[in-house]
Amino acid sequence: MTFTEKKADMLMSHPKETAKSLNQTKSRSSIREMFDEVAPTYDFLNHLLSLGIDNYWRAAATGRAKKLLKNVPQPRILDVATGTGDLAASIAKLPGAKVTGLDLSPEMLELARKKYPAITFLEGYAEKLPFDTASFDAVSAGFGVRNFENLQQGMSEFHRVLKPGGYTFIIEPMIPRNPLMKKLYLIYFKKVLPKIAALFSKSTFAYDYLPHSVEQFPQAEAFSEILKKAGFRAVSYFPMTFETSILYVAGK
Ligand SMILES: C[S@@+](CC[C@H](N)C(=O)[O-])C[C@H]1O[C@@H](n2cnc3c(N)ncnc32)[C@H](O)[C@@H]1O
Repeated sequence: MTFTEKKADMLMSHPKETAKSLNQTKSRSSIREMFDEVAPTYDFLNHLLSLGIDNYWRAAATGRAKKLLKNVPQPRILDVATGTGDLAASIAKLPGAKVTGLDLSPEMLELARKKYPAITFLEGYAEKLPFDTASFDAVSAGFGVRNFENLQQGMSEFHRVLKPGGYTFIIEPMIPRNPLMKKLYLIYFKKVLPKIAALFSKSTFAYDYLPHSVEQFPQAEAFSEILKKAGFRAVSYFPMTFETSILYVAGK
C-alpha cells in the first residue's frame, strides 16, 4: 500500500487524519514516507509547478554564498533536506567547495547520488545533525525547513555545526503580502497545483499537504525571529519573484 493509499485508508477510520494534521504534527516517519513516495516525480513536478523558476531561486542562494564566502579558500558546506540534491549541486559550484548533502528520505537520496556522484550524500535528521560543532563554513536548505518536526531545534543545529563567521542560506516558498498577488497565488497553490500534480504523481496527499505547510509556516520577520533565537546574528531576507519565494541569510 502506498503512503497516499494508507492515508486514504486512515481517513476512513480516523476522519481527523488529514494533510493539515500532518502539517501540525510533522511526524518524522510520516514526512519520510511522504518524500519517499514523492521521489520518482519530485524533480519533474518541481520544475513544472514552479515553471522552472526553482533553479533560479537556488542560483540566487548560491550567488549570495559566493559573495559572503569569497575569502574562504575551500568552504565546507552542508546542504540539509537536500532531497534530490539540486541546491547541493548549485552551491558546489563555489570555488574549492566541499559539499555534503543530508536528508531523511532514502528514496530522495538515491536519486541525488545518481544525479551528482561527486557529492557526498548522507541519511540523517536535521534536528540531530551527525557532525561536530563548528565544522562547516555554510549550511544551506532549500524548501526543506518547513517540514522539520522541530523547527527551532533544527535551526539550533544549523547554528551549532557552523564555524564562527559562517552563514546559513535558507530558501522557502512565500505567500505574497500584496493582497491581489496573495489571492491569485492561493488559488494556484490550493486549487490548480494539486490537480496538475495528481496527473503525474501518485502522491496526491503530498500536494495537499504542500499548501498547508506553506500557509502555516512563519515567514519573513517571524522566521527571522526563530533564527535569532537559535543564536544567529545579522539575519536578512530577500523576497524573490513577486514574493513567491524567500531567501534567508544569517551569520554565526
Ligand atoms: C521539498 S524537498 C526539498 C529538496 C531540495 N532541497 C530542493 O531544493 O529541491 C524537502 C526535503 O526535506 C527532507 N526533510 C524533511 N524534514 C527533514 C528533516 N527533519 N531532516 C532531514 N531532511 C528532512 C525531505 O525528506 C525532502 O527530501
